[in-house]
Parts: sequence; structure tokens; C-alpha cells
Amino acid sequence: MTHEPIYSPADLRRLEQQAEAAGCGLMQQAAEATVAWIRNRFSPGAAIRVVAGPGNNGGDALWAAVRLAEAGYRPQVVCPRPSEAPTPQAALSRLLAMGLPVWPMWPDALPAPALVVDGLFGIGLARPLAEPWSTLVRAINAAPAPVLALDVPSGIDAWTGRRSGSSVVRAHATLTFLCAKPGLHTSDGADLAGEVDVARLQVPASLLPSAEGALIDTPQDALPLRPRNSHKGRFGSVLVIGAAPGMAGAGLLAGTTALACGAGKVWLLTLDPTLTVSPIQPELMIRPLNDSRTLLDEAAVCAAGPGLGTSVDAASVVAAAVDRPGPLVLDADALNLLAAIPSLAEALAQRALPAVLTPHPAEAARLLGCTTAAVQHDRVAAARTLAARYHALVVLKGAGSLIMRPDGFYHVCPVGSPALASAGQGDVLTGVIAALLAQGLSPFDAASLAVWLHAMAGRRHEDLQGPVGLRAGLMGDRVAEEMNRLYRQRAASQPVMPPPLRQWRADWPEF
Ligand SMILES: NC(=O)C1=CN([C@@H]2O[C@H](COP(=O)(O)OP(=O)(O)OC[C@H]3O[C@@H](n4cnc5c(N)ncnc54)[C@H](O)[C@@H]3O)[C@@H](O)[C@H]2O)[C@H](O)CC1
Ligand SMILES: [K+]
Repeated sequence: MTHEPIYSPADLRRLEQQAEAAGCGLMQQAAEATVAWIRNRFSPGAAIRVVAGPGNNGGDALWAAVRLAEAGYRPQVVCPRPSEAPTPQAALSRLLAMGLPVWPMWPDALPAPALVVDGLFGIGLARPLAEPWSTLVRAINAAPAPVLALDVPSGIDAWTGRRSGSSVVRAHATLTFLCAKPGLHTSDGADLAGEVDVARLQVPASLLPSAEGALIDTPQDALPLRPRNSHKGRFGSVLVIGAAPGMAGAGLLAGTTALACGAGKVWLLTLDPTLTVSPIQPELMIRPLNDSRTLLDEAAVCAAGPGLGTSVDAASVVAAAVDRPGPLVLDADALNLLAAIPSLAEALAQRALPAVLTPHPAEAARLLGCTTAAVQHDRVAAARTLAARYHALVVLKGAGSLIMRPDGFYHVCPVGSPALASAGQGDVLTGVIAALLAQGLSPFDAASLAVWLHAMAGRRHEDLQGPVGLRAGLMGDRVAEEMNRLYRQRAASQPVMPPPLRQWRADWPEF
């Protein structure tokens, strides 16, 4: 997979200092990247309102205004309290020398701009915004023009995505510098950052810190291979454990999705004795609890939890699934059992191959013994604690889903859609992860690719139809479409033999 790295706040600050000391001119580079971004969308001559804050984020904005003026744009610069540091001050002098006014407050009388650039605050934000910044934020959000945020929409924490207070810039796009930042994709940041681009800037490779995580990018190379010389045994088998009385749908969703996403065969071990066959999915093999021992031995992958309930039978079959050595996904009620039964946690920690746990924020809160709000307050920290505690891969669902390894390295999914906020989507995701594990992916790759495919299916539904109407029952086929799209893209990037220009036979002498 190709990834944008994410550095920790401390590592990013260290990188900034070392790069500045090495004379990299980061602020100038950030300004150049901003102008390149703007040139790609707006013609010279356009009025661009550049709003600069009191620190280096403001410095980026002031230098962007200088470069915009040089490139033939008409910057309208707003800067109530410029930074006193030399580089931003140099930009101010250049602007004044070019005869460009710097307005202390939002200039209502000027012609409306084509774009507003938010350079108020970046990663140095330390508290809620007060005057004069909150008035400027209101003006930015009310402007009849799109907003480009530099580095981070002002008022948002770049790592958690939380608002610092009620004054927050709502950007249509964000150009972030040096590395990707999880807070642009999760929590409030998912709604306030708009489309996000990363400008890595030129920094000597020797200064780059090791990443604490990465954004998932189009993960073509993680796809399981599908040779022609295949049979269903090659693509693994999945045992879904769930579907207790009254909750059969959840188990059926996970099972049918695993089939749609390429698992060779799928059993559903149901705790409901009346459930024997699915008339709409006859290829799904539904088996009673009595068969659990045989199936736990036979299946390559176990996915326990969808519609499982928390009965004594449920607890004992989950314990048996945790004890077997193969790939394992625990979701929904299996996570609730894990929260309640300490011996399950001990058994998970003993596994050589880490299990994949897929909590939504409320399930994560139950496991951590805290509130859902506390989980959402710092999703990366919550997922990191869970992954270390259970020695497991943790998929923390929600906007900007996180996939956390036990060693603390994580992926953030930058794709998402409110179309996925509907009943049964968690069961679907469990089915996708299980299918990819069955096809031989490692737990981290399977969880990351599954989250991305699931999110892409949601995004495509939203783009083509809108944010409602994506029932979980439709998802198996939609996720399979996304997989096939990736296969086609990968095939298109391989060398291709051109077709013959004429009919050809080896024994024709003119050849
Ligand atoms: N440092 C570099 O080499 C580069 C930084 N880049 C950009 O700079 C910002 C980070 O800059 P910094 O000066 O540290 O912080 P901010 O500009 O975000 O904030 C300014 C300053 O304001 C104070 N402050 C914090 N919160 C508030 C508040 N609520 N109200 C008023 N004042 C506040 C605090 O003292 C801050 O220091 C980074 O995001 C990049 O945009 C370049 O990208 C590259 C080089
Ligand atoms: K900003």
C-alpha cells in the first residue's frame, strides 16, 4: 500500500526546528505549495482574500500573499496582529513595498474574493479562539467564496480533530504541510477540513522522523492474488459465529458479505436452532451450535460476534474460537463478552497471531471502562490503549476509522461517508475483513483494505445517489465492485502485449 506518513506532534515540531536550522525555508515552501494549489484552480487576476494569524501559520499565509501578487493574483490581506518573527515580518515588508494594503479586520467594502485562504492558526493552536479571531472566523465562514485552510482549519486540533471551542473555520479544502494529520479525517475535522491535500515540502531525508501512522491510500498492491489456476480452496474458508434468536440478520449479513468479497466458502454457525438455510443466499452454509467443534477445526478464519448475544453458549463458543490459533475477528457481542470475561482477554493476549477487534466507539468505551465521549475525545489514544491491552489489531469505527497495531502504529482511513451510518454496516465490515483474512492477507492489511473498500463503497453511493439509502444488505456486492475496480486498475497498470496488426502464423514465410 502507498501511504502518506503521519508524524507525532513532538516529532513534527522537532522536524520543523531541524529543517529551519538546515536552511530549508519551510515557510517559503509552504507558500509556494499554496500558490501551486491555487494556480491549479483559479486564473491569475482572481481576488484571493488571505487571512493571517499571529504565528507561523500566519507567516505561511503572508508569504503566500506575496507569491500570489507576483503571480498576477489580487491578494486582499487581512492580518490584525502579525507575528514579530523575522520571516513573517519580511513578507509584510514585501507586501507594503508592492503597495498592497494589509487590513486589520475583515474589509467588507472590497470586492468579493474568488477564494478565502485561512492562515489564522495551525498546529500551534492552544486554546479556544477569542476576539479578534472569532469575528474573523465568522466572516470567513459567511463569505460567499470557498475556503482553503492552510495546514489545519483554524480552531481544530490537528491530531484529534476536536474543535477547541465554538469558533472554527469550515473549510472546503485543506492543504496540510510536511505530513498528513489524523485530525483532518476524524471527529469534527472530518466535516471541517473538506478535501485534504498534503504538501510534504523538501526536507533532507536524514531529518525525517519515523512515522507513528499513515493514511491509507489506494491499496492496489494489497489485493489478494487471483490466478486463473484457482479453485475455491485457494481462497480460504470463513466461519461466522452469531445469529442468535432474533438477531439472525447480523450473522447473515456478515456471512453473505464474506462470500461476496471472495472467501472460498462460508459457514454461519447459528445459535438459533430454527435457522437452517437462507432462501436468498443458498451458498451460505448454515450450521447448528452442535457442529461448532468440527467447524472450528475446519475453517481457516473465525469471525465471532454479529448477532451473537451474550448467553452462556455464546461465551463458550467465543472462548473456543479465541483458543484456536488461526485468524480471528471479534465484533459486536463478542466484544461485549470480552469486556465482561477476564479469561477471554488473557487468552487473546496469548495468541501468536493477533486477533482483529472491530469496536464502534460505544463498544470501545465498554472495553476501556470509560464513556463514549472519552473515546471520541482522542480516538488514536483510545485505539492505542485497546490494541496494547489485548495484543490485537483494533479497528475503531466511525468517521476516520483507525486501524491500530499492538505496537502503536496505525492507519487512518481518509475516505468515509454518512451513507455508512446505518444498521448492519458493522456486520458487513466484519464479513469483508474475514474474507480478506481467508484470502491470505495479514491482519493489519486485511483490516486496512477492508475499511478502505467499505468506505469507498459508501463514498461512491454518496457521490452517485446521495447520503441515504445504502442498506447493509446491498453492501456485499458494492464492496465487491470496489475490489473489482482495484483489480482492473492494477491490471491496467501492468505491461500489455499489443494486439497483432495482421493475421499471423509461425509458418508464414513473409514473417
Ligand atoms: N515552524 C515552522 O518552521 C513552520 C511552520 N509552519 C506553519 O506554522 C504553523 C505552526 O506555527 P506556530 O507559530 O507554532 O503556531 P500557529 O501559527 O498555529 O499559532 C500561532 C501562535 O498563536 C498562539 N495561540 C495559540 N492558540 C491561540 C488562540 N486560541 N488565540 C490566540 N493565540 C493563540 C500560540 O502562541 C501560537 O504559537 C503550522 O501549522 C504551519 O502552518 C509551516 O508550515 C512550515 C514551517
Ligand atoms: K489555518
